[in-house]
Amino acid sequence: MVRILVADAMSEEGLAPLLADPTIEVVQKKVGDVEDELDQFDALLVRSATKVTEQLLQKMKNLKIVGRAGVGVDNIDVDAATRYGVVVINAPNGNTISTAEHTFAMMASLVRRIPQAHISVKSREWNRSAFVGVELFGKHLGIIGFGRIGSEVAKRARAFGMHVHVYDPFLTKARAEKIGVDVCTLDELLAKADIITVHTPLTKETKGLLGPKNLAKTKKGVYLINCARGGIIDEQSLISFLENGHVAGVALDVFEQEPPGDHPLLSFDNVIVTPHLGASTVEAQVNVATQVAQEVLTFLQGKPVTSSINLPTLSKDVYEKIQAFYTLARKMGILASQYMSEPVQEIAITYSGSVADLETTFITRSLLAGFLKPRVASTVNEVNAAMIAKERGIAFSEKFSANGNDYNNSITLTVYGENKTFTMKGTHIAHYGDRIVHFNGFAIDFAPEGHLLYIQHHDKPGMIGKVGNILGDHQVNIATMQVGRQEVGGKAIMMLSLDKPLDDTLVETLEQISDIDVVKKLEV
Ligand SMILES: NC(=O)C1=CN([C@@H]2O[C@H](COP(=O)(O)OP(=O)(O)OC[C@H]3O[C@@H](n4cnc5c(N)ncnc54)[C@H](O)[C@@H]3O)[C@@H](O)[C@H]2O)C=CC1
Ligand SMILES: O=C(O)CCC(=O)C(=O)O
Repeated sequence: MVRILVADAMSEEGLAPLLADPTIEVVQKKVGDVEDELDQFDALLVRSATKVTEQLLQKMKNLKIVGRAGVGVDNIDVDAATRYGVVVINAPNGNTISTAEHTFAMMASLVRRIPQAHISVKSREWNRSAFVGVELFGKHLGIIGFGRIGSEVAKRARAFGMHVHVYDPFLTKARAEKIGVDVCTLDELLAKADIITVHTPLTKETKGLLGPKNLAKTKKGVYLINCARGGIIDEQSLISFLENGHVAGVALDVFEQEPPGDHPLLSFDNVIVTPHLGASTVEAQVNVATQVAQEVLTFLQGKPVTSSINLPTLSKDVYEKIQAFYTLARKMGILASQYMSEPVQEIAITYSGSVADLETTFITRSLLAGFLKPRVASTVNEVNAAMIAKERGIAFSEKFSANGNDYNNSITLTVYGENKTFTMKGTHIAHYGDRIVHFNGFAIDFAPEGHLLYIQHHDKPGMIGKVGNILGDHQVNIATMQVGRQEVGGKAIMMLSLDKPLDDTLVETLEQISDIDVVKKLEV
């Protein structure tokens, strides 16, 4: 008998296929109530309340799959699950509409002060003049993050007669045009919007995205909404901008710490809040429970799942053969994604020499996963990378060549953006490591590791010295430096490996040097 623990409240209708299966026992209890039996469950289904920590995974010795009825997997230690060989799946689109509608409900409530008016009338007051709002019609809505939820919010905003401006560095023009929105830079959005709503994942790049610097660029009287993840709008900065009257009102469904406890933001009359209710509708809960229940059933029947967000077990044999290229490809994907920080349409990969004879599917997926990681909300890995690339309109192809072109093996990557193309070639040298031997049209030779700094400049005497002096003056130690040029006196590049990450201000300083065209921080 297969045993499934459903640890958080989940729709019975969604769970029906599992409940109806006579070979499955479904136990609907909290983890704390089945401590003695934890090692007897094959599957664990959760929403966001249960924290699937490494300790819990250690106790659930028989566990094979964790199903998250929702999008974000912040409550699951996916790395630990992968290490323990536990497949993690989620339900990426079952709650999209609910969250978009909740965002809209928050927007309307915010500008019409409905929660405040509701409390006032319930307190037996009748103070109509205290609750004069503003219309949504004709207002400029800024949407940061234009994925599943962001695009549904846009459709609703247009129906309300709003002007919609979108910032998403990974959005292709074709997709934006299909929905009919104004695609702009973050600065343009901040300057134009009367109301800003965020719909990105919480990542290194989006944490504090609306912090002191960017909030200062918004219109005085702006309204802000966060129904994505706490921390995308920095809570401390929000307090300052509410106190000085710059921000007219805020709607929050999510917090940096949940529950937020006695948070100072809760004392502002113009801050309205809900307890992470974006996905809390009957329909969304049926959708997400149905999706994970079906997937768990498929998995338990030994068939491949489609919404897995961590690694399947590779056979040891195949893994040993591809491991080195799998790591090189991941690093190349990460580098290319950072270099091409713009929408891309196609990724072409050519395997040459000995690597061309291997099982390259996983190598390609590893490269795609590295490329997509900074761009998507849910965890992306070899299992779901191809599906996500397709979903985002990024085509990818593989070519093979027996000739290694001066190398025993090489992987050549070409990324096609809307306005530019980027190429890179990497090789793995046994007992030596990974090397990038071609970067953006320049022959070069560097290890794709650590804190890298790419500088494209004119080949003139003194350039290396100028860069070295600035870094030295700021106590940034250069570990290695590789240079390359197309012709004497022509375009040239430096790739520096630094002992610590570079501040953005230093990047700006380097950009000011005459004869330097491009400065990019790259982190692997
Ligand atoms: N409040 C709630 O109950 C719920 C919250 N969520 C949260 O909503 C968020 C969005 O979810 P989905 O739309 O399903 O995800 P998605 O992956 O479809 O969309 C995220 C979008 O953000 C964009 N993005 C990534 N980094 C960015 C950056 N630095 N700047 C601007 N855009 C960036 C991506 O290109 C992508 O288009 C997630 O954080 C998710 O966890 C999702 C469901 C329910
Ligand atoms: O399960 C829930 O209610 C939270 C949903 C959510 O935040 C998500 O799906 O990312």
